[in-house]
Amino acid sequence: MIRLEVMPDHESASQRVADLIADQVQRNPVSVLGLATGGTPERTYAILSERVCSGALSLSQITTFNLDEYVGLSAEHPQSYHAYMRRHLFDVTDVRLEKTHLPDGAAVETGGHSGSRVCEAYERLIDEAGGIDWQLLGLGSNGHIGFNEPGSAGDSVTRIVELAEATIEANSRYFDSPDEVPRQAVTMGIGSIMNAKRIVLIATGAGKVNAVQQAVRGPMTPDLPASFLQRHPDVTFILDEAAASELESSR
Ligand SMILES: N[C@@H]1[C@@H](O)[C@H](O)[C@@H](COP(=O)(O)O)O[C@@H]1O
Repeated sequence: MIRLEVMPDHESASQRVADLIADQVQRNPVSVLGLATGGTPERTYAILSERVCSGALSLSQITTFNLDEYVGLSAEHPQSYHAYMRRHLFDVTDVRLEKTHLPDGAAVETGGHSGSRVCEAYERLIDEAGGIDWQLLGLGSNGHIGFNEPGSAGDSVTRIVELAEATIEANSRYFDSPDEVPRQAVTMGIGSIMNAKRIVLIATGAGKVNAVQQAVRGPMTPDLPASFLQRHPDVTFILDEAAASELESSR
């Protein structure tokens, strides 16, 4: 059962997610957090960094694992998720960089065996850290979580995936042209995500209406990867009214 919290707007949804992360870290300062990228959580990270700067919160003991990274982008590339995380959280808070982890997309050579080594190493690191205590997710408008595109199996693990055309198009807003968006990514699998003890997904804006509706009320199916979250014992969707609008009418 997915718990739902509908907030008036993106700002209040971001505040709510920041509160939940702060609660988790205050209860367990050495928490292992699973983190997401994308436009949606940017404000959540800004709120957390304001709290760290004001002394209200410390993230200095957390360990983090990000969901995904583009294949072929170096950590220094401004649109890599490594760079995103440094910009929005790691470099502007007291998070210790050596306790942060993202898949090494730059180490994956197209067509080689390096991909499986990168993926296995990432799964192993998560295991060695004792698993993820608290996982943040965004939601693709086609229902993807991490970069688990439609067609992903419910028990999938960290692997190299081809990005869907819709995702390339959506993410091209961050690049100079759609041609520059990498075609592949390394992503934690749905099975890896489902191992987290607690999952919180944030989705805001009218563009997420269909994905939210199908994830919450539709059948569990690889066609809509977020629908697999229905079988997790502790998952909450934090939505704004725009993203939740179809849910209200389908009740
Ligand atoms: N890999 C990321 C996802 O983790 C993210 O949840 C999604 C939604 O992004 P946005 O929040 O910008 O809509 O897109 C990206 O492709």
